[in-house]
Amino acid sequence: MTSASIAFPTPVGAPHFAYRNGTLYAEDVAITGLVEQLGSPLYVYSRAALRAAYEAYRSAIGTRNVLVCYGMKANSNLAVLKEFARMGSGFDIVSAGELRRVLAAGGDPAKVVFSGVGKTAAEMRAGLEAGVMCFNVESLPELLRLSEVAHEMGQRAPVSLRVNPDVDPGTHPYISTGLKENKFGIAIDQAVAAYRTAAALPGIRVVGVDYHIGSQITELSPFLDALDKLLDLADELKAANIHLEHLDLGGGLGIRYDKETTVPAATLIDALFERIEARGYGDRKVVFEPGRSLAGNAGILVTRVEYLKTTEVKNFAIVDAAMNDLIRPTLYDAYHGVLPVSPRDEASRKWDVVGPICESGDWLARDRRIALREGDLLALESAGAYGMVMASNYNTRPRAAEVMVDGDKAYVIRPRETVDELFASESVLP
Ligand SMILES: Cc1ncc(COP(=O)(O)O)c(C=O)c1O
Ligand SMILES: N[C@@H](CCCC[NH3+])C(=O)O
Repeated sequence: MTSASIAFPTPVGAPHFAYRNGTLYAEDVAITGLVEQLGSPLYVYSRAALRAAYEAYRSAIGTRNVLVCYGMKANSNLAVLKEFARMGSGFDIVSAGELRRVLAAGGDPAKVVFSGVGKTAAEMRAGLEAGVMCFNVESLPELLRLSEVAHEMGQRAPVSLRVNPDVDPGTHPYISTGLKENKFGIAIDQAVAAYRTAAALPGIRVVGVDYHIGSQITELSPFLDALDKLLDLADELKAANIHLEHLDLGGGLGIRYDKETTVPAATLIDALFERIEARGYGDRKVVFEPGRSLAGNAGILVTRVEYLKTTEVKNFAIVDAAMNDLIRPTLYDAYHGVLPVSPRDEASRKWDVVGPICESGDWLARDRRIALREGDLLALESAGAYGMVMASNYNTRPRAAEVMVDGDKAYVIRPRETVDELFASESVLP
């Protein structure tokens, strides 16, 4: 089936995903064997890849006073969280549900920042009870409500105001968050006034400042432009006698999906610290909230070709994964590499890889040249972040299983949902 003449591509997640003896492996486990046991579609993560991504941050940080708070919305499987908690990571959360997950995975609430534009009073109470490090507050009404909630509990909530620096991150509009027209943060030119309000509230203790300008950012300049604005604000706050213990510079670092060049974590961190130190804030703790750059290239989505269908204008490879399993392609026009799990030494042609869902938007990849037969397995690359977490049950499709590979072992970290489970909480009216 395979021969020496096949040029095996280098997976984006290499060396943790690689071809051996003509077939794709995650670490030391053959993907074919995993699918035999667990079926498809199947999310496969590499524990070593998660560790390597975190280590890239850790070695770049060195002895600097930095807390990495994993942006867990990227991949919140408990096993993934536990891995980050074990390595000392904190967590950036956006809901009480995510807080529950951090606690269940053994994460330290004192290393949690609570982000999000719409925290409810119940979520605020949950955060205060758990003792989170900081609430990143995104509006004045939220600030007032948090003060009330904390005051009622006899506490002062530790707060950073999330400011909106109006910087274009040069990414997809749906994942830009630091532009004036985005719903996030307090406009930076209103921030000093907001801080004065915060400092006077009985249930608030100002501890820091925060921004997050967007996701999948592949250039350095937006990060530096945002930092310059933040440091100008810090100067103004200093003049107003408002002390910042920490600067939270958000997440957003992009990863390679295709051929894009990305900014290494070390380059970003060195460049940011050069400015922070030059402006006299080298003694402040810095918080980062990376999500995608920690998990994105640590996972793949494996799917089986059910049917090959050729038409006058297109060739469709109809697979058993769909937009409900991986929504990024159709939602953001995002590119995910497609690897044949066991490449064939046969004539290739261009295929659109599509799912079984009743929407023309149900596509995973377009115009990919592959030699394919029905029954073949494909791997969608870079699916470790914003993959399974965004999965739905559309078309009453149970969500895929997730497996974590560690060397030559594989652990099912979430079994495939059953259709029975999908009915469990629904009632039929008499
Ligand atoms: C507040 C906040 N922090 C961190 C992240 C993680 O971002 P990324 O996965 O791009 O690193 C996000 C998502 O974009 C976010 O909204
Ligand atoms: N879900 C987005 C990223 C969202 C970032 C959240 N602030 C993606 O897949 O690219």
